[in-house]
Amino acid sequence: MVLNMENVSLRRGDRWILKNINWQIEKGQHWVLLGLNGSGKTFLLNLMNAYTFATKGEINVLGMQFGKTYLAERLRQQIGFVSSAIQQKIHQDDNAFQVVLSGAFASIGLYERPTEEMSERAIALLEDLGCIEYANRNYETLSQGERQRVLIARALMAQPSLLILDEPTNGLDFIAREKLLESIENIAKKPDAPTMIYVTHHVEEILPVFHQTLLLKDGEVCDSGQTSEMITSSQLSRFFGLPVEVSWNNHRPFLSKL
Ligand SMILES: Nc1ncnc2c1ncn2[C@@H]1O[C@H](COP(=O)(O)OP(=O)(O)OP(=O)(O)O)[C@@H](O)[C@H]1O
Repeated sequence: MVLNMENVSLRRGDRWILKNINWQIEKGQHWVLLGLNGSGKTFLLNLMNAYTFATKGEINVLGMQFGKTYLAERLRQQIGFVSSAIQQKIHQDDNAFQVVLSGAFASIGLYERPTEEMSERAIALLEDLGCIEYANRNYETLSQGERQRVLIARALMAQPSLLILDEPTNGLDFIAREKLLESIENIAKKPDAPTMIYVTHHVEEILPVFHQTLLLKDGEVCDSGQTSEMITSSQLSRFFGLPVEVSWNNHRPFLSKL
């Protein structure tokens, strides 16, 4: 099992931000975490990465039970995490190649000497993600779409068992978004792909490889299961609290307000 959350709740001040979350992720599954602004997605991800601790409940990630055997460092080496918070921490004057390479050490900058094998892997990932042509450019000179690709390549560098993509298409135009989604689909389809969690508030971004979906609403699991059963007009009308219609085109869902 990659993730097991049992009755997880989180309190901040006098407010319960997450309430009784139950979520089981098996190896090889790819999940979408769909939640509106303020639904608690960021807190849920911070729990998985052991940046925050649950007020109640049990969390087990990649066989490590929190509060018992887990070591934050060891855990984070096995989780690739792409988020805007990571984006801000990257050394802006490192070039794309160096940023990707630093993923091998689960560090932000390069403090250790990389091996020949690591350099080759970084180049292969830059090629896979379509960023080889700007490998020598400083991170600060890259567009938002280019940066996201570099960060995904960086996250894959340590061959993680779990890859979390937190709203990776933020700030991308339509073409950049679709190209990035295509790359994500290619990663997910590989036989040695990590288990992936794709976090978004846009239904249109749900790719066919993400067979499972969890709907998070006001800090609670509204429902979870097969994407085909979650992304329906009736489920999403209940989820959004207003009548919506889901239509499918090319195995991708599209949402409209009724
Ligand atoms: N210290 C705090 N005390 C009380 N409430 C808080 C605290 N910090 C955050 N919150 C609230 O917790 C809720 C969940 O926040 P979270 O950042 O996880 O949402 P999110 O789903 O990631 O939203 P977004 O998509 O906008 O990033 C929000 O309503 C936020 O206002």
